[in-house]
Amino acid sequence: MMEIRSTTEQDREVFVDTFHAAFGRFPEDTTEDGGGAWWSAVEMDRGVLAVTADGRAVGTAAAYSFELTLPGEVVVPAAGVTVVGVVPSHRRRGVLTAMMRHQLAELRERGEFLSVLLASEAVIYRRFGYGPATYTGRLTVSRRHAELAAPRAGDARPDSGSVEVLRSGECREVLEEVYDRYRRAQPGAISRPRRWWDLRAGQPPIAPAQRYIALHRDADGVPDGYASYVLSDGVPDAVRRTVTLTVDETIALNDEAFTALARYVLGHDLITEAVFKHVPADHPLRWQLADFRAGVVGAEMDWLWVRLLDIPRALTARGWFADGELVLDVDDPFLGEHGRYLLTVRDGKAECVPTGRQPDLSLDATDLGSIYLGGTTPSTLVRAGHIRAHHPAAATLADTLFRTDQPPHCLHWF
Ligand SMILES: CC(=O)SCCNC(=O)CCNC(=O)[C@H](O)C(C)(C)COP(=O)(O)OP(=O)(O)OC[C@H]1O[C@@H](n2cnc3c(N)ncnc32)[C@H](O)[C@@H]1OP(=O)(O)O
Repeated sequence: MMEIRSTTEQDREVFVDTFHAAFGRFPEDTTEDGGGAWWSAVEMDRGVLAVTADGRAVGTAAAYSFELTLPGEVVVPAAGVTVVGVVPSHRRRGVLTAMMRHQLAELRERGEFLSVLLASEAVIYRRFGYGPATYTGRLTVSRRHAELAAPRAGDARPDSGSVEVLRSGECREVLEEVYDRYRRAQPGAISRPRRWWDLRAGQPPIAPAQRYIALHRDADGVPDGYASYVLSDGVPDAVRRTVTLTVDETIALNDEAFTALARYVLGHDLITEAVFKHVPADHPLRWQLADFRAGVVGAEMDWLWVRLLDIPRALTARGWFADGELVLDVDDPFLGEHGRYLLTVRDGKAECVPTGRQPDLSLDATDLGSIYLGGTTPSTLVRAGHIRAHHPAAATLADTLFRTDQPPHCLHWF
């Protein structure tokens, strides 16, 4: 018999040990700079441990207390599911399934209505009601073709701000402040609790600690964006042909700041290419390049997965951008639940109540998670054969209703 139980601070050591065994890695050396500290971010009062009848811990899961920005710049609490692992000897026996069931019940008991995660493999979490909701990619720009075209719009003005180069360790508070302003206005973005900045600002524990920061200030000297980056070793020569400047994240509160930071990055000597991580395929930077093909989009993938734990609460929490009515018939096979809801949107706000009316769409919790932030259109999932549209106009109606003013985006790693 397997016991699934909630953890306390006393379990931290066994929890970390079990998680490392699940990933086949040894614990970090706590004496190294920053090493081990990463684990201090795990909230042990939100952990789950799977323990065998003879007392061996074989599975872990936990959740961070994040805030998530919804369409309409609404900031709500969201559980960030993390450190999920089952030791290899005990896999495919339902341990994860039991932990997910325990965790979802616990989140509901706490009154949470949304949980999110980053999936190590895309085949794991759909069965638990999570749907991919934001996507990411990277833009690789060859330095030799990196010229930015002059803007053609009559009102485009040259950047009147400035860029300063700092070390990540010396400007933490400024970064924290800029990131916080950015994420509150960006649907799909997640808060970074203060201690995350001590823990290398959301970088995976295996990432190198040091980063350069290009900090942008507006004409009044107020910081309004930054790019955190590192160069690969060496100079481009006959032996080492590729030297890459990798930008982990570009956080900009406005387009001018983003453009100035991109110009700064692309102006670097002694590199052959710049990689902008977390720059989606439709980003304006591609259009700013004089040579459109100088920017190559790659590593496109899902990023944030979303699960709704309370459908009416989640649907009424987000902002809406078109009036209308839609009846959604939602199945939640993992939790064994089913509900039919009338969603009515007026002036940016929604009401969502149980109804007996004929549905416009039938979908499951996974699909609702995918369309919730506006990053996936309902009609895409109708065409994929996952959502059922009950009449010809239903998909278009749902697309119009779920559409958002800005596409959701998340670049926080956890
Ligand atoms: C948010 C995060 O933390 S992401 C990190 C996830 N963790 C990892 O990737 C670490 C390495 N992997 C593991 O530890 C484990 O394989 C886990 C946690 C992914 C799965 O744990 P298990 O206890 O084996 O899962 P469980 O037995 O409950 O599986 C449930 C179902 O999912 C399927 N499944 C689970 N994991 C996988 C997978 N990686 N690939 C394919 N199918 C999977 C199982 O086959 C099973 O299907 P079924 O219901 O049709 O029989």
